[in-house]
Amino acid sequence: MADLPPLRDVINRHGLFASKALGQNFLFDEQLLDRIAAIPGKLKGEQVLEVGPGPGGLTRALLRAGAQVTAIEMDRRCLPALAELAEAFPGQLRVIEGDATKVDHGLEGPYHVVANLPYNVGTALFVGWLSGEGWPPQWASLTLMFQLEVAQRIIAEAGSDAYGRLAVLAQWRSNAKIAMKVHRSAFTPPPKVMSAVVHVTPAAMPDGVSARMLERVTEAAFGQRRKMLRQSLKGLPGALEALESLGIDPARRAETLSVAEFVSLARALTA
Ligand SMILES: C[S@@+](CC[C@H](N)C(=O)[O-])C[C@H]1O[C@@H](n2cnc3c(N)ncnc32)[C@H](O)[C@@H]1O
Repeated sequence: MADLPPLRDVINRHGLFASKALGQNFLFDEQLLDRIAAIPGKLKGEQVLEVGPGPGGLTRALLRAGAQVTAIEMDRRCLPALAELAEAFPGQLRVIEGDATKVDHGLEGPYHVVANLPYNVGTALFVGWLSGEGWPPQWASLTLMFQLEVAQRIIAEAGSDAYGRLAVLAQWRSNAKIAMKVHRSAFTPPPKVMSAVVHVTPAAMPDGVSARMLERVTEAAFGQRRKMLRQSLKGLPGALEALESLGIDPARRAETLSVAEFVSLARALTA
């Protein structure tokens, strides 16, 4: 196994002071990084897409686990440090410079996605990975660091304050769980809030439901989450009739509907 310098030395040698604009909070604890890299399961010979490798802490953990890593990083300053890693693990690391929300990684499935990203980029990519009619997806699993509050919204159950569009999106055809909570002090610099790693695997897509229709229903329902469904779904043709035929009380509010009830509603409205 390659003998690597401590991450703090890499940062200092390459002048990688954390940029706030790029949402950089680095992880240096190699044991913690190995634990995160173990969440997707055995990675020996598996393809991994890492988004936002930065100085490469999580990247080296993935490489140690034997993964074939494609890493997308938009901060050019990190590229020399990543090139050193590519040299230390010959043939295992491909680095793409660019914005992960725009760049084409060219991977063909199955691949695992692993990322410790700024909150806004992470959520946008997460929604993209879970959306669309094509299912099962090319990815075999998602292992993503989020603010704890966002992680709780992803795994939330009906009836809780955290329950909303993100929970339905994450749960209607995938299994999502919090794999690990990470204390803010684990990061350099420490962010203001706690974090958690969310692990998602695809599940079977329910029959007869269009993803787009499910999105329209949840958008309308949670767009006015304090209102009764008869009000919030009024603008969706056929929705009130569908509620009645499914025996869902139109006086209920969006946050009380289970994921399965949202799926039934979307199915009834899918032509
Ligand atoms: C929170 S840091 C994590 C760095 C490293 N993975 C770690 O765990 O220490 C986020 C990284 O994502 C990169 N990044 C931010 N936005 C990005 C984007 N749109 N596309 C690719 N990388 C991005 C940042 O430059 C930074 O290196």
